[in-house]
Amino acid sequence: MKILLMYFSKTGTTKALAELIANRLGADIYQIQEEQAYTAADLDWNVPTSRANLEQGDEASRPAYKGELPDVSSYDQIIIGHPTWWGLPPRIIETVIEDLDLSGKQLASFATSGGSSYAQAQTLMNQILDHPAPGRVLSNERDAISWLTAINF
Ligand SMILES: Cc1cc2nc3c(=O)[nH]c(=O)nc-3n(C[C@H](O)[C@H](O)[C@H](O)COP(=O)(O)O)c2cc1C
Repeated sequence: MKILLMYFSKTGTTKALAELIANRLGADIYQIQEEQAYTAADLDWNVPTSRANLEQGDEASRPAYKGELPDVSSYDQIIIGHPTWWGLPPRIIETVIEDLDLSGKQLASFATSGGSSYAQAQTLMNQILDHPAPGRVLSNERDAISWLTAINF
């Protein structure tokens, strides 16, 4: 099975976990990056009009990614990792998913968070993925690997 782990991370937490998971599973790894870099002010959730807050509040928001997405055609399994922003994946995850052909792939998603569960993110992922994929908030490598193994990754 060939696995691709794609992730988005702004303060390094998701990135660190993604690297541990990819290393353990022997997965290829790809970092999604935004075309227009987020500043610290853009990410300030205390400011109602910060860029991240406006994007998360707008379900039509689709921030552009930088560069080319990987060719997913040769992968059997794809894992998507992201932070939790207002309970949801950052909107750029929706941009990316809409631009990929994930049909026929076994999918899973995970988030890091400051305490929120995956419930709200799961509802959104169920809407935007063309077939169901389990998701979970993960906080360490051990939990990550035991969950991914249990769901056949
Ligand atoms: C704009 C913004 C909104 C956030 N909203 C939530 C939230 O709703 N629930 C939560 O538990 N954490 C929230 N967080 C915290 C992040 O999910 C958490 O710090 C995450 O691990 C960051 O991942 P990263 O370092 O890979 O970017 C938010 C962070 C930002 C920047």
